[in-house]
Amino acid sequence: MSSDRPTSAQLLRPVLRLLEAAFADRGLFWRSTASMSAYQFAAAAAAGLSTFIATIVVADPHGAQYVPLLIFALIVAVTVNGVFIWVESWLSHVLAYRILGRLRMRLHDAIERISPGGMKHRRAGEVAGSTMSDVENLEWFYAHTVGAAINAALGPLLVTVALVVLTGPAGLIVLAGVAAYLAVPWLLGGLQARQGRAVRAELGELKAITLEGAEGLREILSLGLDEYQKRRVLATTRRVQRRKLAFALRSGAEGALADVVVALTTVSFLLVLATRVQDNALNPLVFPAAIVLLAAAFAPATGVFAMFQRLGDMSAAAQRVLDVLDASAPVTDPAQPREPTTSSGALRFADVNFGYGDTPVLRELDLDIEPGQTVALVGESGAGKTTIAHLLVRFWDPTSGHILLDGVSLRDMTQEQVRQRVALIGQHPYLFRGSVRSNLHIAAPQATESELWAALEDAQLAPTVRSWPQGLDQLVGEGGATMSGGQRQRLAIAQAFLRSPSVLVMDEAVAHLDAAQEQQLASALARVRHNRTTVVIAHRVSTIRHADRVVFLDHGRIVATGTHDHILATCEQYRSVLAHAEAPELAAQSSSEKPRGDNK
Ligand SMILES: Nc1ncnc2c1ncn2[C@@H]1O[C@H](COP(=O)(O)OP(=O)(O)OP(=O)(O)O)[C@@H](O)[C@H]1O
Repeated sequence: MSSDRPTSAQLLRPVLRLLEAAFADRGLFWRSTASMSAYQFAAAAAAGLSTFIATIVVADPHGAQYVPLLIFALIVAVTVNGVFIWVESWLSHVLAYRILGRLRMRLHDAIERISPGGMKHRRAGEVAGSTMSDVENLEWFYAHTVGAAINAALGPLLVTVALVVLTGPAGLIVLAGVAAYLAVPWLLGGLQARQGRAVRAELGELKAITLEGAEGLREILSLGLDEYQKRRVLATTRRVQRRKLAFALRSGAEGALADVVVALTTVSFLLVLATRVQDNALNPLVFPAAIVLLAAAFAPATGVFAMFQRLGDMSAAAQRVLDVLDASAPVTDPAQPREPTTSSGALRFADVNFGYGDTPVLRELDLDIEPGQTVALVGESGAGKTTIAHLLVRFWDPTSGHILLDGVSLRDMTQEQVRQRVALIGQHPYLFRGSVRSNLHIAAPQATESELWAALEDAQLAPTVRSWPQGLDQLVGEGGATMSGGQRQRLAIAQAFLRSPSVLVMDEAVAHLDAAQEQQLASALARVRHNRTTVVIAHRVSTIRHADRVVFLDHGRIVATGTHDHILATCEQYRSVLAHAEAPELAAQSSSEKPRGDNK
């Protein structure tokens, strides 16, 4: 919500915008709403009839002949009420689940479309998790309140018509009372939204502090910060309680004010009717039934009253969902895609510039990578290495200039075409819940058992998988939790083998791999890059040394290209970056070795 002091009408807007998802099920929507009307009118009729029957029996002996007919009508009304309560509950939930299902699919598509480029520092999982639970919160609105809102308008109107017929213009008092009753939460909607926002902000803070306390427990204890942490939790808990108390007090006051409105309406209606009965302007037999109908007019409005009381929360949830649905995709597919005629994996960066916003990150990159060549991207943290990797798989497009794969600009290919040819293996590859087999099948659904083992062999993971009790069917846990970092990367390499892309982009793991793991990873890499263009974001000198060519970046510019030995010999800055990395002995090497390649 853009405004700090939103009105209820502004709060309602995002919730109503999402209602368009209901339009596809118009038939179901109207059937569900009609069922709600049916049971509410039946309930009003039953209440009115039973009071009328009692009044006749007590006060009008001549009317006794009508009693059996009235009792029959009462039975019909009670039956209709019961049946339609069930029908409405069934239809409204089917409708809500359909709408939510559709919204979830739209959200999934939107997240896929904008991720990871459009996520703006938020992790896709976090966005998906929070928006999916927002969708869940909206279920209450779609299942219980859309139809109720229509009935809240329709019900009192029809009851008022009945009352006007029975009691004259006095019946209008009831309509005014219902309007005043609904005006209470509507007018306080802005305050309610602000208070709800404050509660959510403090709860978010408390959650973050509690999480920090759990995740950083070792540091907290070893630094003697446990008292400090306790004080932070206590102070935030008190703030949460204060905010919640304010929310509850306002909500209570709202309820009390609404009760006063109902009481005032009842008393006014009673007084007017009593006066009219005294003046012989109204049949006294109608009096009790009219009072019962007054209650029936308020009944449909209670659902909407409850909805208004949660309007701030629902509006915020709907807005978060809309933010994801409306987010623009950083990359779009061309109308007429072009396909490279070869798949040799030749790459060309032609005057590539890129920035995430106004700040330039990559500047004037010109680079040719021959088919089958292994290129190591080296540079200080923030130099732009990962950004190049992401441009290569079209998570983003260059701001200006082109990246060409086998002669075709990546911009002229669909994202799917690019990702079939260029595979990215990150430092922390994500594995899906399931087994080793199911994760390999994600890369190549048709792969046979022997192809899976061959890929694992090439990735140097086969002996490990063989040693597990379930072998290929061993479960990997959520996100591959039961595997080590090195094993996860080798499984990702096996996936790459199965997909057989012409270009492999790999962010080398910097996490602490032991010597054996490092050796296994290096030999898996050596196999995967055989005859395949490979771009490695290299952090280890052992990897850099094996590359055909090193591209050294500084603040988004290529400052040197050539073999490791050549740049080592000629570029002071390169030596200093390596010295700060892991191989001071190499950085200190003399520049006596014969240089190959060129300096930019
Ligand atoms: N999604 C993003 N939005 C905005 N800025 C970003 C984003 N991703 C990276 N940056 C910025 O772009 C610059 C280059 O980042 P990049 O991750 O490409 O560097 P890097 O060389 O891979 O660093 P590292 O070795 O630490 O991973 C950095 O200043 C970084 O803060």
